[in-house]
Amino acid sequence: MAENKDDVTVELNRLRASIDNMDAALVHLLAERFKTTQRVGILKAEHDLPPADPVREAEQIQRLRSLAAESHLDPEFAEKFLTFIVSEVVRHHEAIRRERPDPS
Ligand SMILES: C=C(O[C@@H]1C=C(C(=O)O)C=C[C@H]1O)C(=O)O
Repeated sequence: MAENKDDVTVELNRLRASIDNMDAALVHLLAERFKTTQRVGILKAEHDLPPADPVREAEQIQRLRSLAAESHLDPEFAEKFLTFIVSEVVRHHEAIRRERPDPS
């Protein structure tokens, strides 16, 4: 535990450096996830599959809620976070579908 003002500053900077590393990891992970979901979007558009899959989404929510609880993370937060990401993915899939050439 930090004692004087200098110690507090050192400790704060150390903790913030760790937060910066984790934020960078999150951005890299999200970029990789979006690269993969873009490929899913192209595959779906090519085979006339719907952009969203509510059954798959419900399964993912259950899985992430339970992983969050095991990790002492608020399951509500985990669900909101996943729902936010998935809604962006579905938006991309709708755009891919709209922009692809008409097969007729
Ligand atoms: C990526 C997919 O498309 C959508 C996006 C999902 C996601 O980001 O995990 C899950 C289901 C779909 O609504 C998929 O069907 O797997």
